Amino acid sequence: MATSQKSSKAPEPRAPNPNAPKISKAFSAMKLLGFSPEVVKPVLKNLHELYDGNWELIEEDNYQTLADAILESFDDKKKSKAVMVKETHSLNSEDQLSSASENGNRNPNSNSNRNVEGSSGIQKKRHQKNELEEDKKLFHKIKDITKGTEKIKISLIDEIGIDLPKFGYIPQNTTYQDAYVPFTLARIADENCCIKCNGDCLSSRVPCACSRETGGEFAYTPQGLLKQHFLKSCISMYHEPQDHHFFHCQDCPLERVKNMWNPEPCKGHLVRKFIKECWRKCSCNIACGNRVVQRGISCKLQVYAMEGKGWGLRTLEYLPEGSFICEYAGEILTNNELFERNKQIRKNERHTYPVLLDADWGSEQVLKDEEALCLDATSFGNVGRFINHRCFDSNLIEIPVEVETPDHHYYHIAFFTTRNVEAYEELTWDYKIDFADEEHPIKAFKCQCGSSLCRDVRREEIGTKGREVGVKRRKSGTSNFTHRIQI
Ligand SMILES: C[S@@+](CC[C@H](N)C(=O)[O-])C[C@H]1O[C@@H](n2cnc3c(N)ncnc32)[C@H](O)[C@@H]1O
Repeated sequence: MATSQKSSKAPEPRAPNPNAPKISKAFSAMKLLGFSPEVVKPVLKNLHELYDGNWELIEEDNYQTLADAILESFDDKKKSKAVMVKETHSLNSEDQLSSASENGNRNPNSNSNRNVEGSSGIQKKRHQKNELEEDKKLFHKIKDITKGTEKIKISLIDEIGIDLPKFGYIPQNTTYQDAYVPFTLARIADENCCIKCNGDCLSSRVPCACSRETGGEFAYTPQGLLKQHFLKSCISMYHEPQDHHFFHCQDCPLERVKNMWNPEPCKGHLVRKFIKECWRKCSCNIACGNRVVQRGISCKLQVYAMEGKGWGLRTLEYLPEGSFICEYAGEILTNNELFERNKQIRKNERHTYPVLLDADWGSEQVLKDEEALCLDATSFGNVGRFINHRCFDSNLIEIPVEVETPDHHYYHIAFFTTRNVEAYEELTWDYKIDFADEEHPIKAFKCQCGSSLCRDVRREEIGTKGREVGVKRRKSGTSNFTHRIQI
């Protein structure tokens, strides 16, 4: 009776499996490799679960992951069989293993090939699995914050749970509106570039005109690092600014912005050492050793969430002293545009990103507004916007670099390592903040750089050494970041 009741009931119609086309495609791809659907099915099911239904990972590299997982399942079978063989002390284990692999229903033609590919594939698969498990511990992970705009990918990871940065990634500086940044070849005089060079300027017997800015000697080594003596002299300029020169503008754009009707005298702008790179009017090639910054980022970097400092930047590889890291890229603004922007900034805004391009401000009697420029990476910027501040002993230094324009109203800000840096070290830069400037309308952040030479003497807990150095802070000149500008 029960049987007849059961058979009379019409079976419930099954909802179509939305993954059916994907499953069928995976089966077809595996069939070509000689794997039967019976072998593929359990492995595919496992992978689907492991990857939380992410088909992209399964389909990646023309189903390489799936093929590797199938091979791995044979491997597991082999192992368990080998254990059995060992336990029963029977047969030669080699024979037993080869017969176990045959149970895999594999195409004999593809056998040897797949075995060779399989072991590296299995490792890749294991690595992917480990990565996936690691990823589950993260709050955020972005594979490439540059969205493919840089030569290499730059990942972002968050192990502590903070808000993701909101900005548009731009690999190069971009004019916002009024800034006058003419990239015209006509402005580059023939004698200021190398129209007769060929190949790599660094290998020519007599350094070409492009080395004039750095005293007739190129700033870079053939390995693409900054020469030690050039680097040391740049570091010394920042460490002992009182021993170096300051430009004092007659009509300081900064003071003008602070008080248009009654500007105060210029506080001074440090005279900086420039690097001049070969550019388009030069006849050397793009691989020329005097074209480091313009070739872009080449080291492995990662943005990561940090306690107390928001996001930070670290290197994933060892970097020798004098390595180029990245530029500080952002929107090119005039001083007035920056002033207008700053008026909009909410009082509790935590991170500010404008940097003055003031290296040339004292060289002319009156700099027009459209020539007094800064870079703002708040809304649009590159990875440089994530570099945190460290007082005095930071492992990066910013150096002005002339590429497209001979005048120094506009230039690039490039970061280089001040010493050898180990993999996974945070990359830091000294913003030259005067933490004691109580009158400043925008309060400086509470410095958490951790340096024994920290200048932020306002902190409650501070070592004696920090205090001693704190009093040595710079009295004149402007800092890198404009949140130290009184506006
Ligand atoms: C150029 S951004 C650096 C990236 C920033 N941490 C982020 O999350 O986007 C500068 C801001 O980072 C924070 N910061 C940088 N260095 C710091 C430090 N040593 N201590 C505390 N906060 C720091 C401050 O809020 C500062 O305004």
